[in-house]
Amino acid sequence: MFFRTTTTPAGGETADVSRSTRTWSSSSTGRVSSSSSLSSGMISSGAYEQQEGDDSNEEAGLVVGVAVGKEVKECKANLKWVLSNLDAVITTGGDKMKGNATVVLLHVHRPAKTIPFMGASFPAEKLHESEVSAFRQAETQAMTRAMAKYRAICAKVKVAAVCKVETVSGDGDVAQGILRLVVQNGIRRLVVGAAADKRYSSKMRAPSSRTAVSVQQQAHPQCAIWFLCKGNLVCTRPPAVVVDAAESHGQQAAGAQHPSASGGHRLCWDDNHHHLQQQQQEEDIQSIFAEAQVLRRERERRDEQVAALEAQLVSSKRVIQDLQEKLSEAHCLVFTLEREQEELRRQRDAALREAAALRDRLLEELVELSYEELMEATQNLDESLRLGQGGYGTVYRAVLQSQSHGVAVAIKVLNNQHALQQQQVEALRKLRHPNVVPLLGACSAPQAPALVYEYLPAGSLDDRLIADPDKKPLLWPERTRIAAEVRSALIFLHDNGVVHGHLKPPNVLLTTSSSSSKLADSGLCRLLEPDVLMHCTLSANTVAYVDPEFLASGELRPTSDAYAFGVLLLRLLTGRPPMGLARHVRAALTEGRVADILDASAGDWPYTPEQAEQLAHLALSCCEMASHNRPDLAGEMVAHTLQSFATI
Ligand SMILES: Nc1ncnc2c1ncn2[C@@H]1O[C@H](COP(=O)(O)OP(=O)(O)OP(=O)(O)O)[C@@H](O)[C@H]1O
Repeated sequence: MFFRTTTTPAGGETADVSRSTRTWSSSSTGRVSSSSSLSSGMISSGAYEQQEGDDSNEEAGLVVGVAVGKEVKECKANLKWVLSNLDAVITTGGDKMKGNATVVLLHVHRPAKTIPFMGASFPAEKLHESEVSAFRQAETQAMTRAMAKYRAICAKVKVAAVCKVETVSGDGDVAQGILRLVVQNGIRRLVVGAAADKRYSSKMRAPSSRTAVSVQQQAHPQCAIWFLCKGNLVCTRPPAVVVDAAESHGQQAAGAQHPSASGGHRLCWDDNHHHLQQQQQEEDIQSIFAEAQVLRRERERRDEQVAALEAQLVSSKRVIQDLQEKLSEAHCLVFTLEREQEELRRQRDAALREAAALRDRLLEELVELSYEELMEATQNLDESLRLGQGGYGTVYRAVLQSQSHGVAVAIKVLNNQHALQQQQVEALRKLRHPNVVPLLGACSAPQAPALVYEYLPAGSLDDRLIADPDKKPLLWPERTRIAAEVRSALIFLHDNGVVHGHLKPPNVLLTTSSSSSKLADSGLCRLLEPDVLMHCTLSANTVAYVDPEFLASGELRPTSDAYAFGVLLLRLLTGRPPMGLARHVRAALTEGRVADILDASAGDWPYTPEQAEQLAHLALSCCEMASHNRPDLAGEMVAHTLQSFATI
């Protein structure tokens, strides 16, 4: 049994399924076809008549019409569904598979009403014929490509496919176009999209697009229709039962249907339809099961994660608790230590205050030591207590007892055995300056004349200028500060009518932590006979610091201290031995390479290069042979130069 079209639309060419399964021709030549004589509404059954005895289609195999749009992406899934279920679709309605089935791709071509031109869209009638024709050609080519893709999909599974294209006007109804193609090609099995893919839901049970609904309502009753969406069967419309007129009349008369024409036919359709629905349901159930399994696994994974996080939380809480306990213990400890520290600080301050008071009392009280007291303090001039030996005598470290406390002192036992003049000692005791080692007292016993000084525990400037890996080198800020302190001490002595006369690095003593320096042996020259003085001054360590004018005249003047100060500055600047040092520095100044002679052990020079030159100039002017060329230590120039280093 086969139905075919009995009318061929005028002017519209269609490929003949029975003649060719490879080629197709289209009525779309860029013109809108005016071939359709069908109006909307039910299609005339005259166009869908049975051709008795015509078995040409049976030889060619059975045909399934599939309505496809121009977007291959959209319709691909539906076409694949047809290809997968081809046997079931063909045998629906009781037909047997005879030869290969053919898919007829039904496409309604609706040329665009507006045409893009120069970046804008124009109604076709407004444009020149050549532009419209070019655009229509491109449209046709796009459609040809789409059809080729559909046929390729069919070819992949070895199913023959032909294309039938119906062209409608820009306003034309696509459903009507499909219906015309169905009639023209005698399609009894039609597959149509129920709605756009994006509208698909598993609960969809009826077509929803305007085209699909029109096709459902208006297609010939004998045409079976499958409505698909996104490759899923949504619903079917079974074909109406075919009853010939005579039988129909008879049946009507008998009030019953012809068993072979209707009952068997309907049963077969129902079976197949039922089978397809069952298959779809099974697939749906399987996918629901699969989804449920995925969800179950996901939930298990989440449960595991939650359990792990809970365990982590418990252990974190425990750690926090431990830390809090430790923190509160630490707080207690800090509190206790702070209290202890406060107590110790209080005790230390009290001790310091007491020690300062004691020392002050001692400074006031201690004037004269007896020979016995001297011997007791120095443990009979014990060698182990000896701090050093100079030109004037030997220095011992000693502790003098005052009431319950002992005070550390340095006692210089003089070489010359002459009793010291009490009056002179008293005058020197009054010389109190932060940068002068104070004279605390004396022993005027002729067999051991001695001077008692404050004890400074940090050694002398000389110790720190001699490179010694065990001792920290003096850095530039300390050196410039010491220079300023020595100048200050000398000005003080000069203002009090005292010339030091013996300035050199070993006589610059440092306090603990080198925070300040004090000048030792201050005023000692006054206590000595001139010949002793001259003799002591000329010892090898000292001669480089001695004023040449003093050597000539034997007269000590403040300018002699300025000379020694100049040599001391050169030593601080270069770290080199004093002999011939002035010549060396002068040469460097003349050649503009003062930076090269700076003592590298004092670190990087932190001041300007000009300041290095200024200091070198000052030192050299102090070392002038003629005393009247030396600067006044209390003068503006010296003050200005040394103060410029105090800013860092
Ligand atoms: N008040 C003091 N406190 C601590 N140490 C001192 C004190 N006075 C001197 N000394 C130490 O005793 C050493 C000897 O000092 P002394 O003044 O006798 O010798 P000098 O300074 O080296 O040479 P000169 O006798 O030529 O001045 C010093 O180098 C110093 O280390």
